[in-house]
Amino acid sequence: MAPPELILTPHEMARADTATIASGTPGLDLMRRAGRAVADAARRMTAPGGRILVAAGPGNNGGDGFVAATALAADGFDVAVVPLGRIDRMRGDAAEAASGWHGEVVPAEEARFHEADLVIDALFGTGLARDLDGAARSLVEQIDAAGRPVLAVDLPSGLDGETGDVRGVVIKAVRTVTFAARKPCHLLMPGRAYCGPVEVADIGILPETLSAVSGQLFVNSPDLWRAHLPKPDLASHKYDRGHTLVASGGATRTGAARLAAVAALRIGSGLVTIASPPEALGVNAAHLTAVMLRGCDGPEGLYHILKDPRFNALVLGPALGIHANTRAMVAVAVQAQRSLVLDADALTSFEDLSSELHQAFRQAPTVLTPHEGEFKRLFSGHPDLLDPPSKVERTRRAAAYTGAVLLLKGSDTVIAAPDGRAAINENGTPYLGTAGSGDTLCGIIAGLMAQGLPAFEAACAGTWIHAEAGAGFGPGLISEDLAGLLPGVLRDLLR
Ligand SMILES: NC(=O)C1=CN([C@@H]2O[C@H](COP(=O)(O)OP(=O)(O)OC[C@H]3O[C@@H](n4cnc5c(N)ncnc54)[C@H](OP(=O)(O)O)[C@@H]3O)[C@@H](O)[C@H]2O)[C@@H](O)CC1
Ligand SMILES: [K+]
Repeated sequence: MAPPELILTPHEMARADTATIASGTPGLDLMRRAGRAVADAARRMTAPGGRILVAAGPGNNGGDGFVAATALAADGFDVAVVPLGRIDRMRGDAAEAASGWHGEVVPAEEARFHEADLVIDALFGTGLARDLDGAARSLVEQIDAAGRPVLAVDLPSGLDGETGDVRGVVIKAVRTVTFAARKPCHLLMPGRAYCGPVEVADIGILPETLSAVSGQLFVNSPDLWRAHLPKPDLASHKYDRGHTLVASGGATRTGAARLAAVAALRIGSGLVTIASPPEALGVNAAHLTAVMLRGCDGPEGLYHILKDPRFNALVLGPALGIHANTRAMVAVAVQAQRSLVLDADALTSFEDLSSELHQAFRQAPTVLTPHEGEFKRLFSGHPDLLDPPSKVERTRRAAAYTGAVLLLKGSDTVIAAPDGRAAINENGTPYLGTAGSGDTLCGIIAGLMAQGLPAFEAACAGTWIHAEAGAGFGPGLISEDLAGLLPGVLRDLLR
């Protein structure tokens, strides 16, 4: 099994770079490997002899550009370098790389990017320190306006490597070659939309060096959690696979709980029961077959049901209503110390999460699944959780603060554990933005926790499996389809 893919921040990457140089690999060697990897990609993107313009910035990203230019010219391409600033002011390895270039140099104001077959963007990489303005901004705008294919070196210039935000302006690339590991901007929105496919080139930084500097941020893929997936054997029976309880809303709001319940069953929870308000029992009964049903009158009813220790995972929130009753049910659930997924109305019912809840979250595995709006409301009293520009950092801080696993939804869903581990999901599909999709996700996560997955792994696996199911279906997807798509995804995972 492959190790989980690490994502390194620009700061961590710089530390890996420094450690590699300190252990004997000259920085110029790293730059040469980086530049050659860019040249390899450019070669695949351009017909022999084609015109390639390399926009080279003042730092090491520019240095990579000069190495690539030199390699491509040697291969017979018609290459020119368009420098930002004076080449004779470049320093260190970048100056060394630039000194190897003896070909055409075109000032930015004379560069005819629209005539290029390929533009290599080597303006700024992980060292971008502030918003682009002046000559740098003009050059980025000039390249973008030309509309020619752009190959980005490390990341599209103008992106903040850590947050994925645009620093003033940004170049839209059709492909990006990055080095040693992907950076957060390659996965977080809006950055991801500017990168095109991202290739990770090995430039000789050892995996143990990357691990040593890693802040425990991962790509959410099966490599991160596959080992935790339950595989039923001949001796196992349904009572070994947990019992998920899903609280239903009132008579006209029962569908969300059923979506969650069926998903929990499909993902493998041995048994699933819907806890229904008395007035909704009839509606629920009319729609349920394999999922069981229990009457549950508010917090007291829930308290009584949870006296049975076999209910080991619980979903609270979908269509439960935004009121004191929901808050009281959450209080009962956390007291009962079962694996818990809180979503939608269970989150919206709280203006702010009280510290008692946090203490309780620390006692049992808990997953909170807000979208950005719910997240802002939930932590409105805590600017320190809302301020960080990085979605990863916000999610991590909220997880550390609440003691729960936080799953901050979006096309770039981030999952963070209180211990600092975090993952960015990348297999999402816009088709998942459909009514009831979040309810299904809650059911999948709770169903995985019912089978013994730890909260972080359940949240990561649930997010990925949910997205994979949606992506496999494509246009026309409605939430009722999702549970039926889970067996196919599971089959592939368990093969
Ligand atoms: N890490 C690795 O393992 C390896 C990394 N490699 C490569 O190095 C890259 C990182 O290099 P880097 O640190 O020199 O930063 P880079 O992105 O070139 O920019 C810094 C320059 O831009 C300037 N500048 C900044 N913001 C600006 C603005 N808004 N507007 C205008 N200017 C601005 C800044 O000026 P200053 O802030 O100092 O005034 C400085 O001159 C990395 O992305 C990868 O391509 C490879 O060679 C192989 C190994
Ligand atoms: K770049």
